[in-house]
Amino acid sequence: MRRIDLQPLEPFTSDFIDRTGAFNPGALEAATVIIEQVRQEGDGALRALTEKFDGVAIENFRVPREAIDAAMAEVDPDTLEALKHAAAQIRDFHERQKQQSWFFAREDGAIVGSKVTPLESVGIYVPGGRALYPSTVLMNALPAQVTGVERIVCVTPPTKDGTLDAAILAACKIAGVTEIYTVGGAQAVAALAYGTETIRPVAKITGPGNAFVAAAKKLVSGDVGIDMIAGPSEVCVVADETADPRLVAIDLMAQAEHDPLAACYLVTFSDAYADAVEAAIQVHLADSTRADITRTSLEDHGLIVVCTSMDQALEAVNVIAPEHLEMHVEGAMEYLGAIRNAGAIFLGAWTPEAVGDYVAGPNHTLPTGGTARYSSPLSVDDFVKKSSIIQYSPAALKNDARAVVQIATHEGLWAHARSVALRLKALLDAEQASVAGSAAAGVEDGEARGE
Ligand SMILES: NC(=O)c1ccc[n+]([C@@H]2O[C@H](COP(=O)([O-])OP(=O)(O)OC[C@H]3O[C@@H](n4cnc5c(N)ncnc54)[C@H](O)[C@@H]3O)[C@@H](O)[C@H]2O)c1
Ligand SMILES: N[C@H](CO)Cc1c[nH]c[nH+]1
Ligand SMILES: [Zn+2]
Repeated sequence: MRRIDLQPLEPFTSDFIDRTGAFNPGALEAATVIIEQVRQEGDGALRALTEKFDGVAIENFRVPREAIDAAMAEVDPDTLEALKHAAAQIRDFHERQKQQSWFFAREDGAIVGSKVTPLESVGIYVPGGRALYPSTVLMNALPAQVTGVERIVCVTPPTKDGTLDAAILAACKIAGVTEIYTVGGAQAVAALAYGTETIRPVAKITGPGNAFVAAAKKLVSGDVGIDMIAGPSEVCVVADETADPRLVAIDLMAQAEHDPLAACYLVTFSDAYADAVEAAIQVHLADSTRADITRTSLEDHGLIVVCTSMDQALEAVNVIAPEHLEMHVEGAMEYLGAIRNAGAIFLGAWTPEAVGDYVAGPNHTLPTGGTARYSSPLSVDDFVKKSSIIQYSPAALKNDARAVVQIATHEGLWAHARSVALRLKALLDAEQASVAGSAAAGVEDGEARGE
């Protein structure tokens, strides 16, 4: 791994970071061409691109209901049990995130509030190039289901024989996915955004993927909603002398093994400790079933930062803004306040990042490439939209009319001012008429009583 030894008080800047894995110029170019092809040729493009990139010919992208039901019987029972265990904890976590519509009545009778409405349709991208991701089905479909989204469409690349993994289909069934299509990559994102003969477009696309998928989501954003840029995985492990180098090494490798473009960072406090972690990586690599991907990721995109203080380490973390941050240090919780930028924060030696990938409950779809500076983990909020509600009473209009007219006039917006002024005049006229009416009635009453 590349290594930087910081001097005391030397600032860690973004110049130290290589973001080419996350924002890959080649992938952006390729995704642009693919999206255009799908827009022009629809299903024909999906077939051609699936053959080109996944090496299989698919006639019908839609997975029939019978195949989904059959998968429940076909999937290994222990895997099914584990998926159900994970689903229960993910569902529970996301249920707690749910927001209700709310209304507030002001003293002057105005009612203001926020109405929460589930999205009509979402497309969830489930990766499948270099690994299988039934966990990603759960992480994306369950919050959509909890929120009340009616149409939950899953797209995922085919396996080498042109089918889908039974565990993916089982996860779709558990999490209430309503349509499944065997198509992946930038072409699947384009199909969800613009539609084809087979796939109807959706309102929003969520879910992680490789550099091509992340680039495609970025390109279609605006024509369709997207959750975030959730590209090649990242982890930053802050480790002090109390951390076992073998555990730190395996936690770095757990993200490196996702993708040769994954980015892994070790932030530590001595060269000797960094050497121990690097040595442990070599030992683990001998056993790894994914040694090639892992090695490439660590060699090309790995970085070790040797710091002289915890303040400097935390500054580095905030500049890196990693997808996952592991605080493998004594008293990890104490530093939470100083951590500004990280998708998910794992505290202490007993919290390997992998528990967050599968079962802890919080979402594993997380911002990458430094976008944790402004993006949050996928949540139920991604599957709803909000409408503001405003209802004025006559008293509220009288209260606020002067301010509206004043600001609208300053902005040069005549009709804005007039729309309020006319109503105010109508109110005042009605009030005057009523005062005059009461006065006249008073006189009449008096006359009747002979006063
Ligand atoms: N940030 C997160 O929340 C998060 C979560 C899970 C996984 N991930 C990441 O998701 C990614 C999964 O990647 P994957 O590759 O295994 O699956 P994937 O489904 O994202 O990508 C596979 C698809 O990429 C397309 N593709 C491959 N080579 C191409 C090329 N040369 N040109 C154009 N398109 C091409 C193909 O269509 C293929 O179907 C990894 O980077 C992993 O780290 C991120
Ligand atoms: N670590 C991934 C997010 O970067 C999520 C995942 C799914 N399965 C295993 N890991
Ligand atoms: Zn992972």
